[in-house]
Amino acid sequence: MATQGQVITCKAAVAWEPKKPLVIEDVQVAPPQAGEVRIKILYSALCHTDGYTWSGKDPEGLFPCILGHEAAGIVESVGEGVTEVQPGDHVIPCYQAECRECKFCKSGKTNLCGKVRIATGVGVMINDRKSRFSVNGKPIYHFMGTSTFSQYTVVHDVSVAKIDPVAPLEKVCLLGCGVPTGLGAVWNTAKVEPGSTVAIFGLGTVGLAVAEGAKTAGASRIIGIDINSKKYDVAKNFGVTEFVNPKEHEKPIQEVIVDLTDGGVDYSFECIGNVHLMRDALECCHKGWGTSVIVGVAASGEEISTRPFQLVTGRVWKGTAFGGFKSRTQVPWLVQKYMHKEIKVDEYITHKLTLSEINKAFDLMHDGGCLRCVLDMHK
Ligand SMILES: NC(=O)c1ccc[n+]([C@@H]2O[C@H](COP(=O)([O-])OP(=O)(O)OC[C@H]3O[C@@H](n4cnc5c(N)ncnc54)[C@H](O)[C@@H]3O)[C@@H](O)[C@H]2O)c1
Ligand SMILES: N[C@@H](CCC(=O)N[C@@H](CSCO)C(=O)NCC(=O)O)C(=O)O
Ligand SMILES: [Zn+2]
Ligand SMILES: [Zn+2]
Repeated sequence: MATQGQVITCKAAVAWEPKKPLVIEDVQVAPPQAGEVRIKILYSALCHTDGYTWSGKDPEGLFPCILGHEAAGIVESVGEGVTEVQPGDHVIPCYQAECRECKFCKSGKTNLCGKVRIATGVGVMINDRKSRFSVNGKPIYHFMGTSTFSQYTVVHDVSVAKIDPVAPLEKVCLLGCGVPTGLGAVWNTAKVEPGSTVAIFGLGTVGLAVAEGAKTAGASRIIGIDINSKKYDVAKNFGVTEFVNPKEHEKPIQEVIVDLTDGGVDYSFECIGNVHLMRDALECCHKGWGTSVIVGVAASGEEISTRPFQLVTGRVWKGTAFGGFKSRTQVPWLVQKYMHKEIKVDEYITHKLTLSEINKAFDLMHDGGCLRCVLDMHK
């Protein structure tokens, strides 16, 4: 039956309140308006950021909402004026939009885009500032402009990357967030050079992708730091050459790293979201040139601090969103790199569940053995 122009009723996981188990509801998904795309989501993975917003610690977290931002699917229909994708196209929704027209996009200095951010930050679509989701007439907020824990979602056309139809969607869904973020933090934000020393705080998917990026960039030493010592075995496969568990040291972790590396590393990456570790990551960098990149997302109200002397003496503090990748342009390129076996993706998938098992998937996030859990959205 043709669904174009019709409201679609489908299953979605609704977060009615922070920390309360998600509920699989029959959700009404309105047709896409001008400049919008409705996507049948086939696979969606969980990222730590979904758990962060669900916890209630995200200042932009609005409830009830449909979370999810690491996914892949097929375009079901498009609204007026949409030219770059059409029904049947295989796509990855992109929480970081790319309009190619705004001052951010044109600056050549950032991957951030200003076209729809004002709407995606408050859970609505830019056209009419309303949601396309409802349950029995009650509006449900969008999340990050993607809301992929729904069998169908509506996104802005500037937030859709069209990909090779041959790519396996159950795998490349990961290229919607965590893996590109880690790779790009190294390649685009830090621009790690061959021979560099690197420290990575947190060896989840993002930290391991940083390791993979650092290895391909030719780093000579890649030091992984995690409070879970079991992470080392896995991390070696992604390029980590040394492992430090802060719990096994009396000294502050930054001193341990400085001692190990003759004065500090060239680059460090915080991939946890802990403001104290962000400071440690900066302070374990080498005087004069060490650069630290903040990747982890910290809770509402949290602030970073250090002695300004750390910066006066040449250390550089940076941050990255989606690894600095221009989403619509570079996600298809990342898919090709995966297809040519130039980057890992399969190796980050440790669990596969169905949409109805989503609460189990959120529980798994706190299990040290879980990297990414991919949900089959239609099983
Ligand atoms: N900037 C971005 O664009 C972006 C994109 C994706 C994810 N993120 C953020 O990156 C962070 C990591 O995401 P993830 O999915 O890899 O998370 P994850 O939970 O899988 O990984 C975190 C790792 O940190 C370790 N850890 C926790 N506390 C620690 C401590 N005190 N000391 C050392 N290690 C510790 C854990 O054992 C785990 O291995 C999250 O904050 C997420 O929100 C940011
Ligand atoms: N609403 C959050 C913002 C969290 C945040 O920084 N998000 C990252 C992506 S995390 C993906 O897993 C990001 O891209 N930020 C840039 C942006 O949101 O435009 C908060 O306010 O803490
Ligand atoms: Zn994410
Ligand atoms: Zn833009």
